[in-house]
Amino acid sequence: MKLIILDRDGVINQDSDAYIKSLDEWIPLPGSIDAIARLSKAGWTIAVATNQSGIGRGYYDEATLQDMHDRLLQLVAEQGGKVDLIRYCPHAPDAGCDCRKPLPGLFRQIADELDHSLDGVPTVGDSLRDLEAGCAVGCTPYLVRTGKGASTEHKTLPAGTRVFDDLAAVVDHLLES
Ligand SMILES: O=P(O)(O)OC[C@@H](O)[C@H]1O[C@@H](OP(=O)(O)O)[C@@H](O)[C@@H](O)[C@@H]1O
Ligand SMILES: [Mg+2]
Ligand SMILES: [Zn+2]
Repeated sequence: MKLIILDRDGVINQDSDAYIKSLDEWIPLPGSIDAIARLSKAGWTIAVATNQSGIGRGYYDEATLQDMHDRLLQLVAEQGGKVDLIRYCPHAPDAGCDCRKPLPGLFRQIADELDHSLDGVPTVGDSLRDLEAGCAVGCTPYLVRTGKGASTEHKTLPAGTRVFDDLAAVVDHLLES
């Protein structure tokens, strides 16, 4: 199984320091839906691992989050692809959970659900914590310059991190190799 684990905000859709609090605020980044569909149609399994502390902070509820994810699934399906699994951390930072990135809990949930090792599985993020979470369980890190990625790029990144302009460029790379 070819598996990829994607961060959501800043990789698939626009991010905001004010959180993505409604379906109207959930706006796909240019080329991201097509990129996911291309990878899916090439036989890849698509998983998403996303922190959604806005729920724990009371900014929006799980039904609203589900509306965003239903929209993501619909848009990818319209391009002939499929998002196979979305796992999110709804907790506020002080909740002490094991699933808020940079902890790898979401990645472990995905590995367990798919019964698949994460060794060398590409993970794509815009924040350092996305990459750290994936690297903690053997993923290969890819940073994109969208969302918070342009500033993340100047931080000390996990060894071996590959940097691309956006998700479409990562997918181009994965499909040509
Ligand atoms: O990038 P992913 O993991 O898909 O989602 C990130 C969001 O949950 C939000 O995460 C928040 O971080 P805190 O949770 O407040 O530390 C902030 O960075 C927001 O700008 C951002 O929209
Ligand atoms: Mg992000
Ligand atoms: Zn959590």
